[in-house]
Amino acid sequence: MKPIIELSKVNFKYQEDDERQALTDVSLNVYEGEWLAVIGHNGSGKSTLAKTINGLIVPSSGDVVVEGLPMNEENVWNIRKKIGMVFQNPDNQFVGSTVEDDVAFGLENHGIPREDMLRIVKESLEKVRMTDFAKKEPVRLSGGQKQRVAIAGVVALSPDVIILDEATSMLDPEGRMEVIKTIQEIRDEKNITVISITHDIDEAANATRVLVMREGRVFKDGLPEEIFSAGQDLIEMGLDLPFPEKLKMEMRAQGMDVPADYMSEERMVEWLWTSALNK
Ligand SMILES: Nc1ncnc2c1ncn2[C@@H]1O[C@H](COP(=O)(O)OP(=O)(O)OP(=O)(O)O)[C@@H](O)[C@H]1O
Repeated sequence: MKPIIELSKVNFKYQEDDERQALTDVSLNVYEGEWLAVIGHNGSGKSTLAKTINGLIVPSSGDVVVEGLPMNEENVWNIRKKIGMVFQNPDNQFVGSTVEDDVAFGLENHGIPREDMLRIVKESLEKVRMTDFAKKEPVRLSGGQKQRVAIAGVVALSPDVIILDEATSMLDPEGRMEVIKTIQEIRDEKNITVISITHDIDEAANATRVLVMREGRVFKDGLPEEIFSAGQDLIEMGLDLPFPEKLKMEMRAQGMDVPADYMSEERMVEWLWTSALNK
């Protein structure tokens, strides 16, 4: 399979005299349709990685290739059209006075004819289930609804990759669920590649692949079950574990016999249920 994003030996420093590089020797291939969760401490380089992928920063050395296009001055605008970004603060992302104006904004900038624009806005709002809010002012929405509108604005431009830069971190659990479900549905329907920078470990546990960054380097890269079953490593790094793994540790500490292998929430429920029935 051909990667959609290829980073090889990327190095980056914000300022020449910075003691430490923000990224050191980062090599990474991201494949079409993947949901890559990027986790790691504050300052570990997650956002810098995202900015490298969409050409907002230029590495001091190393190569970035997106859909076969080397990142350079000539290709950067074409590459940005393929990548949609959703940021942390929902309130900083609105430009329109109504939800539909807001979703239309990017399309207007791309010079899309009005008739097509109206159709695309309608379809995009349907995808994030915000059709009923089309005429509302964005300020009147909940955090989760605002992020869904931001996602509609991105989806309207038909990106191949969506990068969520801590897009759920300012939301309550309900808003977080709404946004994750919306992204999941869009990814299933359109096979969009998702890169999600997150501090929410339970969200990362639902990804297809997890990248752990540490001090600007890729510290671990693997399936959620591989990353989180090495729980002690992450705890020593000061990172959290997904809820089922935390529960297992607690049960083990109380002397209970629990399976060693990684459990998703569904598997944990199934296991608890069958254990209870067998008592
Ligand atoms: N605009 C900037 N100017 C100078 N240094 C920066 C800038 N942005 C980030 N850095 C530094 O680069 C390093 C990586 O930061 P980055 O924001 O990529 O980390 P992060 O993992 O996304 O952190 P967080 O979880 O806090 O968002 C840190 O040492 C940070 O202090």
